[in-house]
Parts: sequence; C-alpha cells; structure tokens
Amino acid sequence: MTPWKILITDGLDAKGKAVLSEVGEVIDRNGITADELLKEIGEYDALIVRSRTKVTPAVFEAGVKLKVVGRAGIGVDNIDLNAAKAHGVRVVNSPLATTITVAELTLGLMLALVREIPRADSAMKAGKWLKKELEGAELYGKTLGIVGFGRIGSAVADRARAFGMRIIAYDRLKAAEAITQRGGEPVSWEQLLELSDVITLHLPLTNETKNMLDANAFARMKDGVYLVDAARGGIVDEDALLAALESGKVAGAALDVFTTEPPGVTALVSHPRVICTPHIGAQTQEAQARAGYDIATEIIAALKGEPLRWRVI
Ligand SMILES: NC(=O)c1ccc[n+]([C@@H]2O[C@H](COP(=O)([O-])OP(=O)(O)OC[C@H]3O[C@@H](n4cnc5c(N)ncnc54)[C@H](O)[C@@H]3O)[C@@H](O)[C@H]2O)c1
Ligand SMILES: O=C(O)CC[C@@H](O)C(=O)O
Repeated sequence: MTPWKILITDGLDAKGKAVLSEVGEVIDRNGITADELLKEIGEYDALIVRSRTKVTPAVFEAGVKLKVVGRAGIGVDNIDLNAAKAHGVRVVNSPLATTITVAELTLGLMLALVREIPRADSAMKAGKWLKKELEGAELYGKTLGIVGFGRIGSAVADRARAFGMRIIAYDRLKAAEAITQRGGEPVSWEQLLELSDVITLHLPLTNETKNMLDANAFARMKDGVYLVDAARGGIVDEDALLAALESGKVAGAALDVFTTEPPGVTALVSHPRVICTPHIGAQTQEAQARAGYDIATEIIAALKGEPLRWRVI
C-alpha cells in the first residue's frame, strides 16, 4: 500500500472507488463545503471532483501535497488551470465516458420541446386534457444547427440524422471534413444562426464562448427557433434568452445548465416555454460507471508518473 490519500468531493461510482482503494486511502466527502475543503485538502495527494466543487487558487495554495486533480467528466471550467499550473499540479479528466449519455439527453430535450411533452404531462396530472392545444412540430426535415462539433456534437448529429434532420455545424477549430464525414454541412456562425430551426450547443465555456448567444445572436436567428443548451451555463446570455422568449423569437428553450447552479426559480426557469433539467447531462448509470473507472485509472497513472491519456495540463 502506498501512502497516497485521495479525496472525492462530488461522489464517484463504486468501481472507480474500488480501483483507487487498491493503491491508497480513499476518503469520500461528498458535499464537502468550500471552507471544509480548504481546511482538509492539505492532507491529500489527489482530489477528484465533478462540476459542483470549485477548485480555486486557494485550494491549490492549501493543497501542499496535491499532485493531481481529476475531473470525473469533461468540463474543467470549475478548476483554476492557471493556479494548477503555477503549483505544478496535473489536471486530468475522463472525456469519453459521457458522450452518448449527453447526446441522448439532447435528443430527448429536442423532442420534449417540439412536442411540449412536459406541459402535456403536467396538464394531465392536473386533470386537463389539452389535446386540441398541443399541436407540436416534427423534427423531420428541420435544420439542426450544432455549435461545437466535437465528441458530443457529432454524436448528436448521428442521432439527429436518423430523425431525418438536415445537419449544419459551426466549429471554430474543427476542419470542415470532420463535419462533412458525419453527414453535416460546415457553416459560419452567422449562417448557423440564420438557417437553423433548432440550435444545440456542445462547446466548452471559455472567455471566448461566454455570452456567445447574446442579444445580437438572437436577433439573427429565425423567428420561432428552438434552443437546447446541455453544454454550459454562461454560453447563453440568460437575460437575452428571456427577452427572445418573450418577443416570440425563440419558440422554446431546453436548458440542462445555468449560469448559477442551482439557479433557483428565476423568470427563465419558470417560463412556460422553457424546459429545465438540473445538470443531468452526464447522469446515467452507464456514463458514471465509465467516468468513475476512467478517472480512477488516470489518477493512478498520474500518481505513479505513468503516461496519461487525458491530461488537461
Ligand atoms: N450537461 C452536461 O452534464 C455535460 C456533460 C458533458 C459535457 N458537457 C459540456 O459539453 C461540452 C462539449 O463536450 P465534448 O466532449 O463534445 O467536447 P469536445 O472538446 O469533444 O468538443 C467541443 C467542440 O467545441 C469546439 N469549440 C471550442 N471553442 C469553440 C468556439 N469558440 N466556437 C465554436 N466551436 C468551439 C471545439 O473545436 C470542439 O470541437 C463540454 O465542454 C462540457 O462543457 C456537459
Ligand atoms: O458530472 C457533472 O456534474 C456534470 C458533467 C458535465 O457537465 C461535464 O462537463 O462532464
């Protein structure tokens, strides 16, 4: 047994924990507060988080033994990468584990939007039979604009093609062939906004993508467009989205992610044409089992100084 101590702060699948337990002492402090983390992190060699825990410069400062931070999942926007670099701490993630799960939720949200499934269900539960009012739209034949054509964006494209949708995509960094090979048409940002019937976001939150969907972007969109965001809160300017819903520019929006999480019952969350889920994009048994195992093996490789598959820094 090595002397490694590994702290888990947002839960981890049992198999991942079992793998980690073979090489060190694993402490599960699911739900630990920011203050508690600062007090306790000094004892640990490794920290594993999901999206709840904010790994701030102060955490790196206090983490005097810290060698690696693992993100069980994809987005590392909750980890201060500059501070990690400054303290010589590796950051790793498990980027392949949740692709299918997020793509499936995205398709579910698209269908829920165009057929108003949540409204139909809550009306039924309130004893109302809204058969005449609930006339939806088909996805078939509609243009799906995918923003960010990486792992999840391209998996969404594969599934949406099966629904008979035309796929257009904007990705600032991907070669056009990466999009055409998956049956999509590469377009500019402006074309994507102007041509899409449904827009879905699959890119990271960065300084560049923050508020990428602002009032100007909404103004360029088709009237009656639908929006799905299962990427990150903050990419959509929530005030601009609310205004676009109220003007009728946006027919409906489905949001799995929010600028502040949890957001509380804001005007956006309670809007009748908004469907919300509580950041469950990656939350299936299958995806979490894969993420737990992948991050556990990557953390062990980092502690042992072995080659890494998913080194962020
Ligand atoms: N809702 C959830 O629970 C959940 C789960 C997993 C991932 N996510 C989010 O989904 C995002 C995408 O995940 P992925 O695995 O597909 O990542 P990925 O890296 O495979 O794909 C992201 C794509 O976005 C593109 N991109 C980056 N900046 C861009 C910009 N300014 N304009 C246009 N395109 C840009 C990249 O070139 C890349 O192809 C993650 O960053 C994460 O924030 C959310
Ligand atoms: O695990 C989570 O809490 C969210 C996962 C997701 O947003 C990710 O970026 O991997």
